Amino acid sequence: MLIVFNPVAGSRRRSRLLRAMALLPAARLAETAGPGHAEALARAAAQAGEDCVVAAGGDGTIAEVAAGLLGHATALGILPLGTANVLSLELGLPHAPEAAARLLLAGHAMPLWPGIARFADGGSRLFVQMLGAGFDAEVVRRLDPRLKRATGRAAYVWQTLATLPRYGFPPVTARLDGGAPLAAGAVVVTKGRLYAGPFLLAPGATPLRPGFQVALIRGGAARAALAGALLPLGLLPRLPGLVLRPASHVALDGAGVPAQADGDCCGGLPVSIEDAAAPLRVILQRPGE
Ligand SMILES: Nc1ncnc2c1ncn2[C@@H]1O[C@H](COP(=O)(O)OP(=O)(O)OP(=O)(O)O)[C@@H](O)[C@H]1O
Repeated sequence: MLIVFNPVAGSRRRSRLLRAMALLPAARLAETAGPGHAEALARAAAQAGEDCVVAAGGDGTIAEVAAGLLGHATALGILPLGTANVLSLELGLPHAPEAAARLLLAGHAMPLWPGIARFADGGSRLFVQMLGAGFDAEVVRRLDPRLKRATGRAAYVWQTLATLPRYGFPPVTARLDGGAPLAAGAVVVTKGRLYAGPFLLAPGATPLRPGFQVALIRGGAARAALAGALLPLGLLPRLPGLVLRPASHVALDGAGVPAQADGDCCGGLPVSIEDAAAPLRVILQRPGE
């Protein structure tokens, strides 16, 4: 077992890492030195035949490790040490480091279907939970990482309020499975039910099956502000102007519209999104536990 630890994820959670590692004496530790390093570490471990690579960080670290494991039999383990930890909440993984470590030893591997986003410059990006285009990506783009580390999720609230009057809400066009273009002010393509933490967005979605739920959100700043108010109440699916549609392939276009994947900036539109060719194996609780 290799643990890939992102030392800048969350609020620098080294003490939580050490609590987990105390129960994993056979595990090796590698620290990331910068963006993209987790993917390289995971790929090298998979090519060397490692049975499990544990992403110790947040959703961005998990996505990088998952990208490195794609096409290999090596299982993905998760030690949630990030800020939002949306995928671990989605999968019902324990938050306490000791419980997470016990799960890594005793859990079982299930298929996890990540999404792949392909951009116009030829680049691609794997995501495990969601890709957002529009306002939420602008919030992520403007977010000061030091503020995020210091205040956690509160930084997103502050940055959302600061971005609302400044973002022009350029239109986004979405084509789902080659259908007619649908217009929106913002779009979230999600693998899972949850968004921005433990908050409901797309009931019925699951990253354990192929396909996406696509949230098309009409309107501008007033609608985005209302979305922000409904989010912590778990009422986002009832936002007026929000439509949820299932899709296997999503094409998004829009001049000057930024995109974010799993909470990290990933360029801008146009982008084409589909499932990875094959699932990963992610370690989960055994049913009934
Ligand atoms: N040593 C490093 N220095 C700076 N950035 C790093 C380093 N190692 C990894 N990163 C980057 O840090 C980014 C943020 O990590 P991650 O998403 O895991 O934490 P988080 O943002 O706190 O958690 P969450 O996404 O759950 O809110 C990753 O996208 C990764 O590319």
